[in-house]
Amino acid sequence: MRRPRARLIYNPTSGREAFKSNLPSILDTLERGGYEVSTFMTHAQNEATEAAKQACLDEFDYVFAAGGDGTINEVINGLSIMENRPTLGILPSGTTNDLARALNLPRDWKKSCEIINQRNAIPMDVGLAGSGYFINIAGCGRMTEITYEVSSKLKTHLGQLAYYVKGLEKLPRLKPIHLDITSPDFDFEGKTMLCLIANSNSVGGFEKLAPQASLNDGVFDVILVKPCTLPELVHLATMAVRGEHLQSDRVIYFQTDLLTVQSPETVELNLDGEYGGVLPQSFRCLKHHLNVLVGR
Ligand SMILES: Nc1ncnc2c1ncn2[C@@H]1O[C@H](COP(=O)(O)OP(=O)(O)OP(=O)(O)O)[C@@H](O)[C@H]1O
Repeated sequence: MRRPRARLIYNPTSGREAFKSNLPSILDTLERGGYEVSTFMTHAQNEATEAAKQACLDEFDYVFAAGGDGTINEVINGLSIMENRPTLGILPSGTTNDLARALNLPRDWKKSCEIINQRNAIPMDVGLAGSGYFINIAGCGRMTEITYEVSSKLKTHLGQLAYYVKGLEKLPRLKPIHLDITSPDFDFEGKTMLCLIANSNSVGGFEKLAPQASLNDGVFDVILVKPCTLPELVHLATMAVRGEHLQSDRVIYFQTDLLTVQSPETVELNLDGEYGGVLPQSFRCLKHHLNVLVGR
């Protein structure tokens, strides 16, 4: 029987640990798991997207993405745009690893390889914002700008803490923005501190930010935070840690598979932690668009 062909796309600069030093052992483990594996090392931004597209054209059965959220998002973008999509396996080696957290994937490479070797794939929803794909979350509002303002250097040194440091620094300067949101299920017009369009429940280190979100239910969980004072915002953040923030009168929550978000202001978008253009933008949830290997 033919062994499944897998393309491992990895970012050698992701995260704190040098992924490269474990590469021979990773390849050996995956080969022992029955895969025929070849590798592609990224040298710059967007190379992982192109490598994933090429893997689709080359009819690989699997693509394994090794890196942080940025690299994994690039691979998802490369796969999602293609007709023939290999199954995705993930080897998290970044700093925040929101997606890995949302999928309950371990950071340890041996455990990640074990999951990949089990070959347990589930169909997952993928969000489409204009021409950009995301699997975890899309966000806009001044608060989301924090994620891409955190420099790689700061992340390497402080890890998860880097986001909180940056968040605290920015908090006093946060201003609400005017948003106009239309969807078949709910419309909204008004000022918001934050707009999150979530596919998973784990975002920016908050593991229960969208407590009801599921990666394969075919809908987004939309969370809007109404204008609030700094103490109210801090209180909301502590509620969010416990997954209780949806009960707050400062929060609007609804589910939909389609929405358009506009603003009279210049508002930047964030897709899976990366810069994703500016508003206006339409968002569509593509149900079961990508098969992803997860633990049993
Ligand atoms: N060889 C390379 N040198 C420098 N940057 C690279 C290289 N290959 C890819 N990149 C870019 O590095 C960026 C960050 O990578 P990635 O997100 O994987 O790691 P991270 O920032 O450590 O983790 P996380 O996003 O989970 O915090 C990505 O945008 C990617 O395009």
